Amino acid sequence: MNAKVIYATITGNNEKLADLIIERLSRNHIATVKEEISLSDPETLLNFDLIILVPYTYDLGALPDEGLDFYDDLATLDLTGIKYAVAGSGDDFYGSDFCKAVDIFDLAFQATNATKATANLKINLWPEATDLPLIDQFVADILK
Ligand SMILES: Cc1cc2nc3c(=O)[nH]c(=O)nc-3n(C[C@H](O)[C@H](O)[C@H](O)COP(=O)(O)O)c2cc1C
Repeated sequence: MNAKVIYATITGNNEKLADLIIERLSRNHIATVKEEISLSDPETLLNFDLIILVPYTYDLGALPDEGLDFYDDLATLDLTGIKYAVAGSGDDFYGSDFCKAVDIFDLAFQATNATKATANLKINLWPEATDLPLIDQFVADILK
């Protein structure tokens, strides 16, 4: 199995979350490519068995600006047979908009016919030690 982990970050929280996920994939001997979203060509997703997206949320539930092209291109793809999962760090101060980009990307992947590997994971701000069991579980569920 090979995997691609795509992240969007401004202040580093989502890149840290992506790194923690990649660390756990590596422990399970999954060869993983890490890519920043604005540098990621969705066409290349077809070469992977598993895609994990890790976006931040901005401006009351908005997608990262630098991820808008990726989001639009996703709508043109058929990812049948490919597994995906979405995780993200947001700020729970934003209430119902907490990590909204995670849910929006989840719906975009569902529309590609990719297979959802596990429930969306939402982390508040910097991933703390108390978040690690959730991240462990997220990756374990994906690899089941
Ligand atoms: C102007 C602004 C708007 C934000 N809007 C949201 C939001 O709607 N929902 C949310 O969950 N977090 C929101 N956040 C918080 C960021 O998503 C959060 O700090 C996140 O951890 C940043 O990730 P990063 O360090 O990878 O850039 C906002 C932050 C700023 C500065």
